[in-house]
Amino acid sequence: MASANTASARIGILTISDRASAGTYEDLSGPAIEAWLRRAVTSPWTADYRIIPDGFESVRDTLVTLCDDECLDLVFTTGGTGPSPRDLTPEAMAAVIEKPLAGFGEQMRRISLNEVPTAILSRQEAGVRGRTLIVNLPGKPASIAVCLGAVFPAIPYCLDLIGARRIETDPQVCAAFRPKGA
Ligand SMILES: Nc1ncnc2c1ncn2[C@@H]1O[C@H](COP(=O)(O)OP(=O)(O)OP(=O)(O)O)[C@@H](O)[C@H]1O
Ligand SMILES: Nc1nc2c(c(=O)[nH]1)N[C@H]1C(S)=C(S)[C@@H](COP(=O)(O)O)O[C@H]1N2
Repeated sequence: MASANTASARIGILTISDRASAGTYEDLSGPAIEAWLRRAVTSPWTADYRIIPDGFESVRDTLVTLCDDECLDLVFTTGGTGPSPRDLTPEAMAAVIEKPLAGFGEQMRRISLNEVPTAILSRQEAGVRGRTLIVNLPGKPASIAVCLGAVFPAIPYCLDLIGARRIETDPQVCAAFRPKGA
C-alpha cells in the first residue's frame, strides 16, 4: 500500500446530462452528491463541480482532465448510464479507466433493485485511473443517496490503496471500513 497522504482531498462531481447542461432543468443530482459528501466526509476536502452534455467525447475528455490535469482523488459522475442512444458514460469510462472495479456497479444495482425494478437499466461502474477513483451514479436525483450509501464504506480504503489523499468519514452517516492495521 502507498503511504498515507493526508493533504486536503479533491473530489469531482460531474453531472452528465443534455438538459441540465443546457439549463432546461436545474441540476439536482450534482448538488445531491455534494450534500451527501458534506455530511459523510469529516476530513478536509474541496469539490470540483461541472456539468457537461451526454456524449462519448464530452465525458471521456472531461474525465481525463479531472484525473490527469486536476489530479482529483475521487470523481463521482451522475447520468448517462442507461441504454438510450445518448447514454455513453460507460463507453467513455472504458476509454479512460485502467483498472475496472466491477463490484461497485454490482453492489449499487443490487441495492437499487430494492427501490426500483428499472435499476437494472443502469450500466454504472467504477474504476481507477492513476491515483483517481471514478464512480458512476445514475442520473435520477433519488438514486444518489441510495448508491453512495451502498459503496462509500469501501471508498476510503480504496483511496489509500491507490495512493490518493486519505479521507475520514462520520460513522453515524457512513462507517468506512479499513482492514485492521490499515
Ligand atoms: N442531473 C439531474 N438533475 C435533475 N433531474 C435529473 C437529472 N438527471 C436526470 N434527471 C431526471 O431524471 C429523469 C430521467 O433521467 P435520464 O437520465 O433518463 O434523463 P435524460 O432524459 O437522459 O436527461 P438528458 O436528456 O437531459 O440527458 C429526467 O427526465 C429528469 O427528470
Ligand atoms: N437507485 C436508483 N437507481 C436507478 C434509478 C433510480 O431511480 N434509483 N433509475 C434507473 C433508471 S430508470 C435508469 S434509465 C438508469 C440509468 O439512468 P441514467 O441514464 O440517468 O444514468 O438508472 C437506473 N438506476
